[in-house]
Amino acid sequence: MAEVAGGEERPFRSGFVALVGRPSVGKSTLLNACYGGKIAITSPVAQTTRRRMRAVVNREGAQIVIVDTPGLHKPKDALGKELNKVALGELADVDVVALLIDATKEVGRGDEWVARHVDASRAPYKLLVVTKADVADPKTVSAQLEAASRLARFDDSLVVSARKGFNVDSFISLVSSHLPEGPRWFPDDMDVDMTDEELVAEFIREKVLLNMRQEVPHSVAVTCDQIEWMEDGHASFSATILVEREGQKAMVIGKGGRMVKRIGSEARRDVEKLLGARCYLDLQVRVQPQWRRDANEIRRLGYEADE
Ligand SMILES: Nc1nc2c(ncn2[C@@H]2O[C@H](COP(=O)(O)OP(=O)(O)OP(=O)(O)O)[C@@H](O)[C@H]2O)c(=O)[nH]1
Repeated sequence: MAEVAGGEERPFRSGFVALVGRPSVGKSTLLNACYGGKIAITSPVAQTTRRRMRAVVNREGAQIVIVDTPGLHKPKDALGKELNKVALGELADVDVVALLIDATKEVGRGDEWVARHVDASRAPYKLLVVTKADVADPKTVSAQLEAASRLARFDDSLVVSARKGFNVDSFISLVSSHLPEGPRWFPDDMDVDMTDEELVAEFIREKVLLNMRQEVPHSVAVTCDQIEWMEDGHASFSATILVEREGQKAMVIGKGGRMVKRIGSEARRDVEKLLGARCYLDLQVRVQPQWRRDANEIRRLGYEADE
């Protein structure tokens, strides 16, 4: 497999790169920065990512499939256990594992635990990535780099700021140069392995996370039941926000329906950008007690690991 680049024949490289780390270290933000647009949802709430997402980044001479995973953490319920399973499952079969460590948080037991899994992975190339360099002073960043590099046997390390775009291209070049020679696994027009319905549901959940406080974010799940394309080019979709208690339902709806309206209009703006069309959004809020403890419900919502 070869492509001619700059008059020189070079092997085409392709493969899978898993982003792993504790919750909130910036995995989804780095995925979006590599992808060059918003595809994965991000928020300061731990465990924002609940599904594995693969995004395809095409570069001259390489196709890099970047895999975003849920943050690895000490699980408190069936959902937490399943999220860890999703993330750890990705370590088994990728070409590159990138362990992300937050520059602003001291390296701790949680990072050590994640690093042990990275060390045990058979991935041929392991990269340490210290994130959020824009909000840590250089001294802290280098201390962090030193502390984190002792956690596992890494082949390389890199400091990035996905928010500022610092070293994002270097990240892409570094990982693509360590991918095996191989074909394009995905057609050029495929950029993400989620359906529009799944992406819409995630965008709505992001707005709930960004607008709600206290215990609500962890209790929220969103399903997008269908997207209907109208003759005038509008997309019309209906979605359900699930919560675990009546009190949470009241908070999500808000006084006079103001909160759910805000969530809907913020989500609609992102969805319109994603689909490139104007949208109608019908949002319902429903109570499903203790869904996070119910394996069947977790499966129905699509948050389970592949068997
Ligand atoms: N200042 C700064 N903030 C960042 C950067 N990268 C991520 N963040 C912020 O950190 C928070 C967590 O980012 P995410 O990308 O959602 O983190 P994650 O690792 O995917 O989190 P989980 O889905 O919970 O595992 C968000 O508020 C981001 O805006 C960065 O480079 N600089």
